[in-house]
Amino acid sequence: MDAPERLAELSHRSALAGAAVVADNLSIRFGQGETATAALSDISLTIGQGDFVSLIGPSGCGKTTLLRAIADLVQPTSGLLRVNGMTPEAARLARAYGYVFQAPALLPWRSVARNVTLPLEIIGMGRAERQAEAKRNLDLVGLGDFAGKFPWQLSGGMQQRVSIARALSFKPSLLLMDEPFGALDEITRDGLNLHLHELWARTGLTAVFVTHSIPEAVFLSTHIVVMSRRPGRVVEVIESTLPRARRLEDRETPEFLALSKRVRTALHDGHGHA
Ligand SMILES: Nc1ncnc2c1ncn2[C@@H]1O[C@H](COP(=O)(O)OP(=O)(O)OP(=O)(O)O)[C@@H](O)[C@H]1O
Repeated sequence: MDAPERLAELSHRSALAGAAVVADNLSIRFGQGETATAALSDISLTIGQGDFVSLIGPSGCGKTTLLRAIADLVQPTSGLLRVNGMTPEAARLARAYGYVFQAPALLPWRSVARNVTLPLEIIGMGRAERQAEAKRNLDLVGLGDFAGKFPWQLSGGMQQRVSIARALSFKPSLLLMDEPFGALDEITRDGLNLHLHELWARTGLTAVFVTHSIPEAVFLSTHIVVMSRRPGRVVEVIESTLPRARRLEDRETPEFLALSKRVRTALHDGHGHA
């Protein structure tokens, strides 16, 4: 089967399966010749609509690269990638996803509400409509009362919630998050994990979440994708056995600990991978 036929088949298959993301033998290499860096190697992965998928693996294994490829910010070197049955470029143009970066990247001179409305302002949406959108999204992240504050008046965790509200601007079906809580203390992170999980459960969004933390991945996810060291491969996709509704106390249960152990073992297996 040649490439266009393969692409057509894959689009058809992902649309039929209702998949949010399908990667098929996806490889990404940066640079050329002897100095080239192979970031991802032969990634095949299906992310279903409504799944919460965490990508976990050693530093430099290509987690961010995979997220950026889904967002059409990095181009595959070989293999295929579909987002909601479309090319990543078409999905980007259709505003199918929202992207949350490691740092909140808010503009300090704009209020919280005006940071959230910025993407809508850029596309020329009317003032009343974008204010209503911002209110809806700030309510969703539990910051409805902070619309008039400035970013510097909020804690780091609240700032990251604002950046999640901003990522929801175009009502995306897919939320891509690159270690959004990595810089925060553990208690704050616990609260945000709980909040994010509730948001996901309430909205039916598909989430792809990069993390280094095993408990965070296990707490949040329906599926945990464990990657090997660079060039990143998928070592194992672990499907969660936890109930959909989650409480922080669940982290002490034997089931949670057993899942954490499975992730840890897969990470160790992946470390031996070349
Ligand atoms: N634009 C680029 N040009 C060249 N090399 C790159 C580029 N982006 C990423 N890389 C390299 O690709 C590899 C994977 O990087 P990536 O940031 O995706 O890993 P990661 O798993 O997200 O790492 P971390 O957990 O440390 O954030 C690294 O070796 C990195 O240096």
